[in-house]
Amino acid sequence: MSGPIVIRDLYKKYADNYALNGLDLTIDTGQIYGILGPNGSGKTTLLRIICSLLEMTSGYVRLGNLNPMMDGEKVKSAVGYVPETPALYESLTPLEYFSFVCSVRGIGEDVMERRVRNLVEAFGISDKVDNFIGSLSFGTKQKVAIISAILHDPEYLILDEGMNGLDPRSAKILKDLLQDFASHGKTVIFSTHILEVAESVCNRISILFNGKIVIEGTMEDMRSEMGQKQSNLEDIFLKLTGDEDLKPVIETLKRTLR
Ligand SMILES: Nc1ncnc2c1ncn2[C@@H]1O[C@H](COP(=O)(O)OP(=O)(O)OP(=O)(O)O)[C@@H](O)[C@H]1O
Repeated sequence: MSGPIVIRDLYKKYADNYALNGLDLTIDTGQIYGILGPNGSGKTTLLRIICSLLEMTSGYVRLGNLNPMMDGEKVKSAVGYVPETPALYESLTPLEYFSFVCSVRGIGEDVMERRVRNLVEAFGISDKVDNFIGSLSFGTKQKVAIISAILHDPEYLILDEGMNGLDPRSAKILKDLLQDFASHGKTVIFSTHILEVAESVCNRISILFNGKIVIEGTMEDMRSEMGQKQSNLEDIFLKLTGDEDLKPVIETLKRTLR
């Protein structure tokens, strides 16, 4: 049912500004794929186009045989999306919100109860499910957003900065969940600024810069392409996104603050 995500020559223009500039990308099923890039490099724009939440200016995008421009409803059923800033109903409780999501998704009561129970226990929020969402901490709201994105058991899970606000235990649960998800032939894409997370969780990584991919592959591919056997993702990121000059500044700051 699912299939690879194939993107060719993708452009997105906002007013006079190209946020995506002829982007090519293939993400095979069963991958945990990391999208990295500095602020404003086009990560959210790319993810929203894949999810059929934003129209492209030109190009080719497919999720299996689904075209986000033509098959919006099917794409939305196949995808679970956690936006960078989830918009939740603050005056509902998480349980009421999960029930609302399940009714929109056509998920029956019994399946909903089982999935909700398992997920709230896994994320450690069983004691919060009857509180108003508006009263929850940032990290707990993030957990509610993640649970509501996976309740319908999507083929593709797309998280824009999905690790934001999660404590180490919840981040570990999410990493395990992503690995389990991918091991069942589903596909995970997530953008992050936390390079260690990308390095430890993702099978493959793309680094975006000015709306284009500047490097793509496994960590090993990237090291050999950069000709730097020992380098970590931070070194590669800084070199390719023009921020290498920051390194001496950071070192000076560290010495000053010591
Ligand atoms: N609705 C919009 N209208 C106009 N310009 C936009 C809009 N959304 C994004 N942009 C611009 O498109 C470019 C890419 O933005 P985008 O949010 O995709 O980047 P990003 O890599 O997700 O950034 P960040 O890491 O800060 O979240 C930026 O120059 C941004 O200002």
